[in-house]
Amino acid sequence: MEAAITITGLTVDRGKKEVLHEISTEVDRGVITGLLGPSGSGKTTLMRAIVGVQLVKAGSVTVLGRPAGSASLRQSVGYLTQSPSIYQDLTVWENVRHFASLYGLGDEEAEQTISDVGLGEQSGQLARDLSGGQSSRASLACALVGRPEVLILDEPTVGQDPVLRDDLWRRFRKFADEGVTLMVSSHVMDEANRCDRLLLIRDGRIIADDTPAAVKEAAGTNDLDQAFLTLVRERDEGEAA
Ligand SMILES: Nc1ncnc2c1ncn2[C@@H]1O[C@H](COP(=O)(O)OP(=O)(O)OP(=O)(O)O)[C@@H](O)[C@H]1O
Repeated sequence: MEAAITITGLTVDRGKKEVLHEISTEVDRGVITGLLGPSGSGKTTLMRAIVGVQLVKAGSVTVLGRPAGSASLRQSVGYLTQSPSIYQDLTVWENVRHFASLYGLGDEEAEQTISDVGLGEQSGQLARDLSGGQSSRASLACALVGRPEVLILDEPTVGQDPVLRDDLWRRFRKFADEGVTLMVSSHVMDEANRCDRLLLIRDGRIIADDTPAAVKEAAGTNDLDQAFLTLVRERDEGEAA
């Protein structure tokens, strides 16, 4: 089957600096890929390129067989950014209902999605009165409500308590089981262990692209945090030599 996302030689400048250097990878459908890497390594930039909102210097990104950012992909790709992207003067319900209507969906889907992200009780609350974690979940509901085939989620569980995080990850797995392709950035290694595959990025380059088990094996440890540190150090030593 054709890959959900194909990235070839992707090079991106931000400001005057090259921040992604000839990245190439392929993501299969129905897979949860964890995007990990230090702050500033290029995770958000890579996600922006997949969604098609990032100016690209060289290379190509194809999503569901079409160039990233194509108008025809608008309904097929959901994107959660790190900063809440909801209307502050609307309630949770009004926000999610608005996004549902863009996809030709009705009240039922909006209500279900609000409940899926655990915001049932805050449905009538203005977005500006939500806590940080609630606000982030409201944005997530807006990204999910259209049931996109590809979900690009930039740190979707930041600020959530462990029970909610677990709940959200169960939902992500359910989506994947239904054939949705998810790319999820995270700094939390126990979340990385829940992915089918990991892309480790460092200084705009992929330093590992494998299952969590294989990444741990390659680094000779059972601990993903430790594996990541080992891979980073090996890389640094390789560059210094
Ligand atoms: N608008 C911008 N102008 C100039 N440089 C930028 C801009 N946005 C990001 N950068 C730089 O691009 C690089 C990659 O940033 P990016 O946001 O992709 O990293 P990240 O891995 O998502 O980081 P974090 O984990 O902190 O969110 C960083 O060096 C950052 O400083």
